[in-house]
Amino acid sequence: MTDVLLKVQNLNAFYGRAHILFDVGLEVRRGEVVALMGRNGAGKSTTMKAVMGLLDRSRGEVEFLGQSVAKSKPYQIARLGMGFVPEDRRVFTELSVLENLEIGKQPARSDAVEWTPEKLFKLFPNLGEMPNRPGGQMSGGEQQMLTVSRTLMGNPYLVLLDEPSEGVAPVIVEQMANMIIALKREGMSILLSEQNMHFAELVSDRAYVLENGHIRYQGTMAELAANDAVRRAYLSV
Ligand SMILES: Nc1ncnc2c1ncn2[C@@H]1O[C@H](COP(=O)(O)OP(=O)(O)OP(=O)(O)O)[C@@H](O)[C@H]1O
Repeated sequence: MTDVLLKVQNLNAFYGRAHILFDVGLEVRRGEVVALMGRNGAGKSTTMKAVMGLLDRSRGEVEFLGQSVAKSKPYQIARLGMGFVPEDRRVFTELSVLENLEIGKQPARSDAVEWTPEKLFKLFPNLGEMPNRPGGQMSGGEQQMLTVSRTLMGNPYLVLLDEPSEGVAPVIVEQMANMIIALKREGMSILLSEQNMHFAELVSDRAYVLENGHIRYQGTMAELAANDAVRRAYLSV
């Protein structure tokens, strides 16, 4: 399999007549955790949705596993092995944890980590303690973990994770960071949307910084952490 899992070039996206992304380019290689950073409204979620084929209007090149998916439908992209955890993290509230996981299940893929509920419960012991609880009776953080787990049940090569640390309690933020580190150790590749520098620094290898729909900076996470000027200009730190 190709070493570059995701390659995005000259990606432009629109909501109606509003031009939101301008020639965005980025790459995720096998085994990497890459942070897509920027303030509220910078275009992080829009980039993820455009990559996943969820926007009505976008243009540019999106290659996944060496093949163009710029014109593909979201379900086709998902079938190829791209998982997406959107910001609003919806669980099926009437269904139990195990039933929610079943819904995400896809056949095993060669070269991809194969996930089972048992394996996920090792990663998220909280979920393992409540396999029969309905999704609607879980805390926000638990629902967040369930959404990530459901996506992993599709055995993706790459996961797009939109702001996992947003709006959850600090203790859950820590668990999310540990989860990402554990996933990386398993060999997963992740594109993470994030505005929290501390969180991104804990888990990411490289970073891209967006402002007003333009990529303003790219480098290793360590380089970004050491670059006060870029952080002050484009991030909330
Ligand atoms: N459905 C929509 N219709 C019109 N404009 C939108 C829509 N969704 C987002 N936008 C606009 O697109 C721009 C980028 O938004 P986006 O959600 O991608 O930013 P973000 O970096 O993910 O920030 P956040 O952390 O707030 O989600 C913003 O100016 C936003 O107002």
